[in-house]
This record gives sequence, C-alpha cells and structure tokens, in this order.
Amino acid sequence: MFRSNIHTIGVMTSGGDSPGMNPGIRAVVRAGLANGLRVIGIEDGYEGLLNARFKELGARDVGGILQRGGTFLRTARSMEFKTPEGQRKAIRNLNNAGIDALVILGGDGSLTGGMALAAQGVPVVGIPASIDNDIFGTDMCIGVDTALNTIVDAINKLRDTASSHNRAFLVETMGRHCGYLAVQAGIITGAEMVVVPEFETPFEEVATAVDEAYKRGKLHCIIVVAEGAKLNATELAQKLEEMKLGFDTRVTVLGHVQRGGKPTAFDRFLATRFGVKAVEFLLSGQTGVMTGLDGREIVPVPLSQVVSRPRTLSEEYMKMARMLAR
Ligand SMILES: Nc1ncnc2c1ncn2[C@@H]1O[C@H](COP(=O)(O)OP(=O)(O)O)[C@@H](O)[C@H]1O
Ligand SMILES: O=P(O)(O)OC[C@H]1O[C@](O)(COP(=O)(O)O)[C@@H](O)[C@@H]1O
Ligand SMILES: [Mg+2]
Repeated sequence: MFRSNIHTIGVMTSGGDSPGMNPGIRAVVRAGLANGLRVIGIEDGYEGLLNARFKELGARDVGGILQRGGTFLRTARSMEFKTPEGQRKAIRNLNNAGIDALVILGGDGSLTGGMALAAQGVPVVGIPASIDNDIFGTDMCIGVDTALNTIVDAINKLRDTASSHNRAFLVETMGRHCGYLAVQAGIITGAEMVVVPEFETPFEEVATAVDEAYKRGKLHCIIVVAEGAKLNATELAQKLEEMKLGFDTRVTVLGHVQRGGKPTAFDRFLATRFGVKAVEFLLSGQTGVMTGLDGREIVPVPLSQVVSRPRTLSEEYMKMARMLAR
C-alpha cells in the first residue's frame, strides 16, 4: 500500500474570489483532520505565501462558513509570485513552516502558479474555482452556478423594465476571454442574441436581431454580451443608437455582483466533493493534478494539461441560443 509522507498540508485561495471557495476550504480542512493531517491556512493567496501569512486551522475555524460567499482566507493577485525569485521564496516559506503539500483553490492563473510549484517538487492539488468556467479539464468550476443564478435574476428584472419601456438592453457578463456565462444566461433567459469572444458576430447581425425583434412586435430585446467580446456592450449600444432602430437602448454592466453571494446548493456540493477528493489525491500520491468534474465523477487531471489546453465553448449551445430566439 502507498504510504504518504505528507503530514501537514496548506490550503489557500487565489485569483478572483468565487462563491463556494469557503465550502471548499472547509472540506479540505475537515477531510485533512479526519485523515490525521495538520492543516495550515494560507491567507491572501500567493501574496500571503510570499509573506508567510500562515495560521493553523482546526475543525471549529471552518464552522459557519458553508453558506458564505467570498473566501475567509481572503485572496489576491500577486505579480511577485510570477517571478522565479518569488517562487523560490514561496518554497522556502513552505519548507520553514513544515508544510509538505498544498491545495490551491483558484482559476486558470492560480493553477498555472500551482503547476510552477509542482514542477519544482511541491506536491500540489488544484481545485478549479472561478466564475468564468474557462478551465480545461472540468465540466464546471466552483462559483459558476451561483454567478449564473445571479445573472439570471438580474436579467429577469431588467426584462421587466425593458418590456415596460419598449427598450433594448445590452447586458454585459463577466468571464474574461470566455463566453460561457453569456451563452448559458442567454439560453435560459430567452435573450434575443448572445455575443461572445469565441465566435465572430458581425455588428450587422446584432442590428438585424434588434430590428427584427421590434418588427415582430416584441416589447423588449435582451442582448447578452460577454465582457471579452470584440465589440463590448457599450460600443454595441452606441452603434445601435446611431441606427435609430425601434427600441431605445440601455446598457447594464453586471460587474462584480456576479462574483459575490451565498453559494448555491450545486456549488456547495461541488466544492465539498472537490475538497475531499483533493485530500484523497494528495494522500494517494496523485499530485500535480487538478480535481476535475467529468460527468458525475471527480477525476485527477494533470495540471500540465489544464494549463496548456484551451477550454472550448460549445457551438451547439450558441446555435441553440440563436434558434430559440424568435
Ligand atoms: N503564468 C503564471 N505563473 C505563475 N503564477 C501565475 C501565473 N499566472 C498567474 N499566476 C498567479 O496566480 C494569481 C492569480 O491568477 P489570476 O489569473 O489573476 O486569477 P485566477 O487564478 O482566478 O485565474 C496571479 O496573481 C499570480 O500570482
Ligand atoms: O476583480 P478584478 O481584478 O477587476 O478582475 C475582473 C475579472 O475577474 C473575474 O471576475 C474572475 O476571473 P478569475 O477567476 O480569472 O480571477 C473575471 O470574470 C473578470 O474579468
Ligand atoms: Mg482566470
């Protein structure tokens, strides 16, 4: 049987916060303790790793956080960690504190950082946590479901105003270079059009969708635009206004409201499963991997694949959004 030489693990959150990080930390801590490990919380992501902001976590320290958005360990983006000197300092701090292995909850950038540490001999397991759902190797990241529900609530409300005033609303969703949130939200709110970075949408197509919705007698027109799209929501609105189509035009940039809030049941459960599996992977010697959701299973996905392969957006869902918007 494989005998682990891991006695103390560190857990940290990094990059943009996402709802479900807290349940993920809780699961890592409690699964670690259940397996006889010491668990050290690292505050402020890689920034805290570089400054040795470490605190030992017991079972009670992670009580009452399941339902809280954000991350009680806090998170950060760190330029210094990207440098070889920064990474050397991080490894020295881990060694000094007797931390044998790391669980990192974060997005693509954080997992790239985890890969760098793994390449230098640190046992690492990554947990995908980002509202963007832009990570290769997992069907879903922690936080996506909650963000999507927030977007849907917002669009439902905007639709009330859009129909009451006969307006076209351009709603900008987050996601960096990934249109996942926009497409899913477009389908489930019945948006007239979805614009994403992954597929080219000529402006004329957007204008035609707005014009046709007006001519068909629709009271409103909702266009969901991913933040990374070639023409952003504000630019599209300006161009549409110039065309003097039937609807008045307004823009709503949803922004950081999409990142906060209490995690949905789905996100809590996914985060919990990922956390438990992360500890299991570390103890069975499966390191340099990410916990990935593959259908119903949680599987180890090599970080080398995670960071080198782009996640593709389903063309089928784009077509579905377009077909159903009539
Ligand atoms: N190529 C990289 N090499 C090493 N560390 C990285 C790299 N990219 C990102 N990181 C670290 O991960 C942090 C979070 O990454 P970021 O892309 O901002 O968020 P996320 O992990 O949510 O995608 C960065 O601030 C940096 O410290
Ligand atoms: O909060 P910030 O630093 O302004 O960053 C905004 C970015 O963070 C996100 O909300 C989340 O991205 P990450 O998970 O990569 O951190 C993106 O959707 C958005 O582009
Ligand atoms: Mg990211």
